Amino acid sequence: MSFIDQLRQAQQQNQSLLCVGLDPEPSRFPAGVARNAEGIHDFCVAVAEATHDLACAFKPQIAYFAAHRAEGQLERLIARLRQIAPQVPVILDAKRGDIGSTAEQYAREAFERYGADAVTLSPFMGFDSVAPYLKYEGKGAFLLCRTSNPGGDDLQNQRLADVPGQPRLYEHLARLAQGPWNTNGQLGLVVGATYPAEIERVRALAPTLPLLIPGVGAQGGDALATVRAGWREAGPIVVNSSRAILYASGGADFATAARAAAQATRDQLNAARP
Ligand SMILES: O=C(O)c1cc(=O)[nH]c(=O)n1[C@@H]1O[C@H](COP(=O)(O)O)[C@@H](O)[C@H]1O
Repeated sequence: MSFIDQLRQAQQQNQSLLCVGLDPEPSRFPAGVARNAEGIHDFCVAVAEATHDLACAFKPQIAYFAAHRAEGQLERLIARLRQIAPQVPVILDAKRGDIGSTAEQYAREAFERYGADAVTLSPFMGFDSVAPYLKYEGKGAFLLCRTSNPGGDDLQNQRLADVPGQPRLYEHLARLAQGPWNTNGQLGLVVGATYPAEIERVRALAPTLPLLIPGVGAQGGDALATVRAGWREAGPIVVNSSRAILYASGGADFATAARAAAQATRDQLNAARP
């Protein structure tokens, strides 16, 4: 099954556009959860168990694991997610980008070692840095397009003088991803919830691509404006929230609080659908 079909199925099953981001930060764990690699695993499992029927995807951010020597725990976590929520795809947030031969190793890491269903990529080294991921049939690749951070303006919002129409870099990228780069229908784009006008522009240029949209919750993005700008019948959106769910409570009730926060966000996103 293609990644986009898997995503649609999970969205249908759980009636959800919400991606639960797994960004485990040991210093924020409640008392009773070990502040080490095993605690990282256990914390994420508890959150996943509490939210599995509310999410259309899980997105572990690899740095939060690697920084604490918890790559083995990330492997085990993803295997465990398959048991907890077999229909819910896993997007490995790795933001990789490198020359082809190195990208082959990163692709192997994401899809063979971790068994992710999709990965986030930085496309700024060009198509040959993306192509190795597309050899994995059925897997998805989300290219950073208009990111949620203010510094995204520094490059992504600049105009390309040599391209007809002088599009902004993110607009040019959206066109490439919808068109010539999307050789097997595996590409999606990352657009920040903090910039709804740009989401709308990306959606106009890439009408059928899945959009991964982080930035609601801790970064203050507007859920209603996000869904209105990005959601189309032909083009799914996956709206990520990490910290607002993971740390909804700093106490022993963190999993229950995570569920309540996920439910509220899911309902808000659904209410905004036309
Ligand atoms: O690729 C991403 O997921 C991503 C892209 C982007 O433009 N902005 C962004 O915040 N992210 C990631 O999305 C998550 C957002 O986390 P919260 O702000 O806690 O919801 C983090 O894991 C970020 O690394």
